[in-house]
Amino acid sequence: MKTVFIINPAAGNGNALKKWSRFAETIRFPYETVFTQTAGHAATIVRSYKEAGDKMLIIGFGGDGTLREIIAGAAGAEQLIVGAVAAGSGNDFGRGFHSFPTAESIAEFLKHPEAKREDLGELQNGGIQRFASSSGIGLDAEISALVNRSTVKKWLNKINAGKLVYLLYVVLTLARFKKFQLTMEQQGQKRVFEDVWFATVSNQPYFGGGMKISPDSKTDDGLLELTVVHGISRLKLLLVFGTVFTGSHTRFKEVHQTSGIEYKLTVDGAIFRHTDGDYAGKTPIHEAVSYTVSEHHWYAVNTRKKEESK
Ligand SMILES: Nc1ncnc2c1ncn2[C@@H]1O[C@H](COP(=O)(O)OP(=O)(O)OP(=O)(O)O)[C@@H](O)[C@H]1O
Repeated sequence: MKTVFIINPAAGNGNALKKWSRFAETIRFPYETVFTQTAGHAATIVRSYKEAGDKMLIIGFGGDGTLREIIAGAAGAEQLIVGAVAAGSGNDFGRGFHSFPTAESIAEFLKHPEAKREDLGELQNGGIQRFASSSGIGLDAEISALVNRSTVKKWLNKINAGKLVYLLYVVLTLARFKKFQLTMEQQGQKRVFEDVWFATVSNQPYFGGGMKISPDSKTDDGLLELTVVHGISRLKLLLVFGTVFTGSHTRFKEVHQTSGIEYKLTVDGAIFRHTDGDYAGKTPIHEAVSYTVSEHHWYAVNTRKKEESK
């Protein structure tokens, strides 16, 4: 099976390239490489593979943004199997889907390649924006947008203190964030949430670099889960934040969770939005945005049966 690595040199705060050089030395099977040039490039490359119609293993060497673009491009193509090698900063993709730890594990997979059909999240706001793991609005989206734009981040990354920037922006954004009103419509039923900090639509449990925001999410059940954190003081929010790594935040009454096939979300302000942790514009004011599972699926590396039989 033809194997292509799509490498995002900018992933992992620019460390992906070094990681790739080390990784490439351990590969003992034929492969091709493409290095992405800009945001959106990975999706364009994969769409061209889809049109060509060949059976391929496409391995995203990057973080969640790289994988989102690859999957958005591969959607609907059964002949394209998508895998990952984690080389980003957060790497939540590999927590919910499969990620290859070594070149040897890829070689092993190539002996009997099997695919698994997975759901793809979609939000409709004028055009369609797709997400593999999650899309959300509010505090978390604002923090990640500010961190990614930060010039302090580049400087601190050089001294390996990238996590400090994140913490700094959590504190700053938390202090000045204006909570918003969210109207959620699900199968004709409306519910209004006041004082919302953030709302996340999830296809898999993890977001934000290892936080188990949506413990019950499954990647192939045709459903998306909505988590709304609302009506909570700053202090208690920090407490909830501490519990999200284990998934036990769901026991707080201020954390609303639901499962469904579609949500229409309307907000009363221009709120930061993310798809898989990357800035995805701001929400329109008083205009419903719909979140659904796409009718186009994508096909992931499946090693489950082999792992179970060990
Ligand atoms: N050559 C490039 N230069 C700059 N940006 C790029 C390039 N190629 C791709 N990108 C963009 O870089 C963004 C960030 O990449 P990615 O999300 O994979 O890494 P990350 O942010 O370090 O990891 P994570 O999302 O797991 O935290 C992607 O959204 C992608 O569009």
